Amino acid sequence: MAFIEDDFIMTIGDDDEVPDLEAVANDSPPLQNKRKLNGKQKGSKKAKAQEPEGDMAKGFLVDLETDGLDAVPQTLDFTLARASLKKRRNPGMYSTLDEKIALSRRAAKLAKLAALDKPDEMEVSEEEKVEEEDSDNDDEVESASDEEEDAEDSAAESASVAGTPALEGESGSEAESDEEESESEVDSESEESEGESSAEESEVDEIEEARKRAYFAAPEEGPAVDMPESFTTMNLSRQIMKGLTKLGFAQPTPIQARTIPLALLGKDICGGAQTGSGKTAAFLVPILERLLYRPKNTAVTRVLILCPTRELAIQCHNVSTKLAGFTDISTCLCVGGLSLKQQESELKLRPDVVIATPGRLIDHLRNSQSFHLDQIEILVMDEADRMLDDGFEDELTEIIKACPQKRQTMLFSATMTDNVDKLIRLSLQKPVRVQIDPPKSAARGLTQEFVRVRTNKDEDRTALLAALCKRHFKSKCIIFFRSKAAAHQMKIIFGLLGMRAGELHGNLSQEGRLQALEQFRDGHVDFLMATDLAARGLDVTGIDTVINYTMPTQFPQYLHRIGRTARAGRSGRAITLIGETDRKMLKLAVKNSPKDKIKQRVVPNETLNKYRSKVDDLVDQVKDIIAEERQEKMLNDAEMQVTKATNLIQHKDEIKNRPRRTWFQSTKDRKEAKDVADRTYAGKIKSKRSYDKN
Ligand SMILES: Nc1ncnc2c1ncn2[C@@H]1O[C@H](COP(=O)(O)OP(=O)(O)OP(=O)(O)O)[C@@H](O)[C@H]1O
Repeated sequence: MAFIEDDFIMTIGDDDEVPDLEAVANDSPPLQNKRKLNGKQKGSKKAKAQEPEGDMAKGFLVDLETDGLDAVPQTLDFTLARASLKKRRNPGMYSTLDEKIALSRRAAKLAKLAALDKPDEMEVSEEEKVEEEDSDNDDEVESASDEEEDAEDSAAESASVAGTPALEGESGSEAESDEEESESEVDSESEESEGESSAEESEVDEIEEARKRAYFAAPEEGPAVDMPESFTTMNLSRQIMKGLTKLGFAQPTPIQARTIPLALLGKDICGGAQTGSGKTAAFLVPILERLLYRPKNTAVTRVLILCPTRELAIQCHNVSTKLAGFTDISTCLCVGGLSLKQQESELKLRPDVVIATPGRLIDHLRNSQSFHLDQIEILVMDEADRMLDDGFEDELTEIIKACPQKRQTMLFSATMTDNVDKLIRLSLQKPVRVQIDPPKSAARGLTQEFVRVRTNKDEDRTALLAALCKRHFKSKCIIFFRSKAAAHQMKIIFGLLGMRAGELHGNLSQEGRLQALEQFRDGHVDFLMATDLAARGLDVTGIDTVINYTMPTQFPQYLHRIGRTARAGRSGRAITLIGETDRKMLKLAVKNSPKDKIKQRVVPNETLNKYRSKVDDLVDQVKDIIAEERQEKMLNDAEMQVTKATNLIQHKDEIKNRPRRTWFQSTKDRKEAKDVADRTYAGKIKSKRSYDKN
């Protein structure tokens, strides 16, 4: 196990079994030898489905020839996770939210017709009424908005800006010029204070830079590895090459080209590259390659991959399973919301790789007999900066304590921190810094638009959002909210407006969360109302638009959210409703993006007024639906208590004899940690924690 010090390490745990690299290379299938598409494949649906959407940037070539293998699979595939979902209680006992919304729409329509005294129309069948209403709505929107749309589009186009978008909306009003004045005031104030402290700051910066130079491997100290242009020159074995082909990866992306050779050498790595640039395979490929040569006489868990959310861990598990599809490497997924028992029995078999969220992993460490991390040789943290946030210190310390000191550690994020104090916690060994794109930059294919919300007009956000989504961004659109309640409420509003929306946040059951993502992925809903639970890492193919209902308070969080579109070299659009208090964030966005990628979008007043009144009309319906849900929840909770009490009585002896599960944090500790995490992640604004404890 002395591989970390060795100069060239292809194996895990057994230096004697280093393969003959040349032989392995020669054994690789001739992937670049592309056959021509035959007539049947040409123009076929399947071949089309494999074509990259939008503009594909260099570094993202998908191999259309899959060498007789299946079509390129979705990375967001929950088939395996679904198999270990916990059983739902009382399924179908109450109406679903969508049913409630449909019922409410129908009742509102009937009430309208009754008020107009049109009894004939009231006899139209239920379905016809809903359809009729939908098409009425569409006509209304389309016909009324043609002119406005033109105006709005040209406003958006003409507003490509060369600095911070002025965000003054329709020009000329008094109010506008007042705001302009206050804007310049804020700027000059901050410049003044910047001037005063700049000398001190540069001193601090220098000290910090010196610490970084001492901590990270200097570029010239790092191993001299070429940046291979293809996977075939990386000396990967045939099985891994087949896995890559199965995923449709023909050429490495820059982060993969830079990282894979370093990781194969056993180096510790801090990797940063823009969202959607292929970081997952950048760590999975070298891990799997090295595991191929592990000693096989005893089963040992050698690799631990930590992800901040359940969905991300499931996604990573999926990619890993597909990449390892032609190997004998076993992987276990350990996340909350899925069956604890199933995970326990899988862990007993000592899978080669464990992919986990920290909370559930600690639960297993404490309570699953014989599970330990004593033989971990590689530790990976995906979205590492998130997991190094202050609030998660205790969890991380517990996990790091359980891993051997001598191991390879790899950290990845689109907003990777180089804060030495944070990294020291992980006891890295002279990590190599791999930063592919300028830090804090958004994906190249992304256009960022900003829509101004006037001072003291926060209530206009819903109308603005509805107008944008009804008229322009009609599908494959993810919308981010600061709270679960806001996301839920907007799902109801969209439903009542006749738009197909799903929701994704921590108030849903795990089944509900997976279902929401699947429905969105498969186009059964056009909009996904999400909290920051979905901000990081999720890879849903073909998201065209990300909308921020409110601007996040931290810039990295903004970058992760908008990074759900324009992935893998494609193009996409992010739209942010921006208020007065968001100016700092707006400036950062402008500063870190090419000028032609920043635009201002103006929603005309007339349109805004129309949607404002539509939304206002829905207030009572929304309230009624939420009240009904609350009532059902109370009934459900009461029933659960009864079942629990009955179980306690019926199975008293068995329950008493079970070993007690232990928790590493008390409820109070958890709450404190959560509060710290909230403050670091969401700035001053109190938001709910998007990180899964389990
Ligand atoms: N070599 C490659 N060739 C073609 N497509 C690739 C390649 N590597 C990754 N991809 C695809 O690019 C997309 C983004 O990859 P991935 O999810 O790993 O990005 P990421 O950098 O981890 O993003 P984030 O920072 O948002 O987590 C995925 O759909 C993946 O299948």
